[in-house]
Amino acid sequence: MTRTYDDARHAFAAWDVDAEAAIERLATIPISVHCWQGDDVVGFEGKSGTSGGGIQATGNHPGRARNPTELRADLEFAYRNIPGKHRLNLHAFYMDTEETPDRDEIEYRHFAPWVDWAKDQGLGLDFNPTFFAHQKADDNLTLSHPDAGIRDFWIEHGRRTREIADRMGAELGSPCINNIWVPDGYKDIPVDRMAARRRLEASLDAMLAEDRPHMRDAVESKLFGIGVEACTVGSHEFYLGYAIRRGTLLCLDMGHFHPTENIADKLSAVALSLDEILLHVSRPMRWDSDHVILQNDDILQMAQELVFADLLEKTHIGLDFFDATISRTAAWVIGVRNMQKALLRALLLPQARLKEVEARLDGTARLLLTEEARDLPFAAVWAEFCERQDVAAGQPLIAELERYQSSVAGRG
Ligand SMILES: C[C@H](O)[C@H](O)[C@@H](O)C(=O)CO
Ligand SMILES: [Mn+2]
Repeated sequence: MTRTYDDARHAFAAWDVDAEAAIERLATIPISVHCWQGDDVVGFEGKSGTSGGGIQATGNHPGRARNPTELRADLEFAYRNIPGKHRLNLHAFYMDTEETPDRDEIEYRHFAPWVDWAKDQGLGLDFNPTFFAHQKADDNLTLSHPDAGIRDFWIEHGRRTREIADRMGAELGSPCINNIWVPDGYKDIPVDRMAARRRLEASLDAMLAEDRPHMRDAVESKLFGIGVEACTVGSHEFYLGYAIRRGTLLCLDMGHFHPTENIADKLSAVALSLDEILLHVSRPMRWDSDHVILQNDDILQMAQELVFADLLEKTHIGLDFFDATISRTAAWVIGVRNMQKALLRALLLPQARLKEVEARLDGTARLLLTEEARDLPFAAVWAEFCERQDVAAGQPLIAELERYQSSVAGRG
C-alpha cells in the first residue's frame, strides 16, 4: 500500500466511505467488451449486403483487425491493460471458420475457437445475432418483414444464435447474454405500424420458443436510425412491454434515445418491472454516433444509479461504441477504464449521508455534499486498484498504448 493511497483512504474514511470496500467491489464487476470496436463492425464473413443497419463506423485509422487472429491479439493486449476480469461480447458475423455458412446455417463449431480462447483467457462470452450487413436485410426489415420467407430466414438465424449462446454459456460456466437488435423500420411514415409490430412480436416468439438454460435473451430498442427515420418497429415501448411480458432482459443503449433523455433515470423505473437489465454504454453525439465513452455526467450518473439503487447484481454492463479515427485498442482500454472509473467514483460517494439528507428534503446539503465529495482524492484509489490488479496507469499506460498501436499500424 502506497503512502498516497493510505492518505486517501483516511480522507475517504473521514466521510464515512470505505475505500478498501470500494476497491474490492470494483474488482468483482465484469464489463462485456464489444468485439466490434476492433474492426469497425465489418465482421469476418467475407460477404455482406449493402445494409449497415444504419450503424456506421467512420474513419480509417491504421491497424484494423482483419481476421480472428488479429482481433484476438488486439483484445489480449486491451485486457492486459484493463484491471479486473471481464467478458467478450461477440457478434454472429465474427465466426472463425474456413467454411462460409449463411446466417441461417451457423453452428457452434464456427465459433468454437472463440470459446477455446475465452477459456484460456478466463473470460466470459456474450453473443448477438447479426441482423444487418446481409442482402436479406437490405429493405431495413428482418424479423418484421412482410415476406414470410425473409422472416423465417432471420428467425432461423436467431434460433441458431440462441443454441450457440447456450453452448457458450455451458462451456464457460457463466450464462451468455444473447442480445437481439434488429434494424427494422421505415424511412418514411408507414400506414400500418401495428402489422409490423405484430410481425416482430410473432417472430421473436418463434425465435425464443426453445428453453435454453445457459443463456439469457435481451432485446434492444432504438429511437431511429439512418434510413429508418420515420419509424423503428422495435421501439422502447415495444421492447419494454415485450421484455416484461416474456421475461427477457431489456437492453438500454445510451445512444438509442432522444439526446435530451437521461438514461440513468430509466434504470430504477424499468428495474421495478424486470429481473435483469443489459446496458450498452455509449456516447451519442447529436445522434447515435457511438463515440468512445468519457467520464462525463451521463456515464457518472449511470454508474451512480447502478450503485445507489443497488442494481449492480441485476445489470449486465456492456459497451457499444466504435471509433475508426483513433487507435482501436486504445479506444477499448480508455472506454472500459472510464466505465470502471465511473463505478469507482460512485462506490466512493458518501451514499448513506446523501440519501439521508435527501430523505429530509435538504437540497442544500445534498448539493454541498455532492460537490465537496468531488474533491476527494479519487485518483489515488484508482492508482491503488490498478497496482493491485497489476496493470499500468498514467504515463506508462500511454507509452504501452502508443507502442502497441505502432506495432499494428502496418496492417494493410
Ligand atoms: C453492433 C451492435 O449490435 C449494434 O451497435 C447495436 O447494439 C446497436 O446499438 C445498433 O445501433
Ligand atoms: Mn447497442
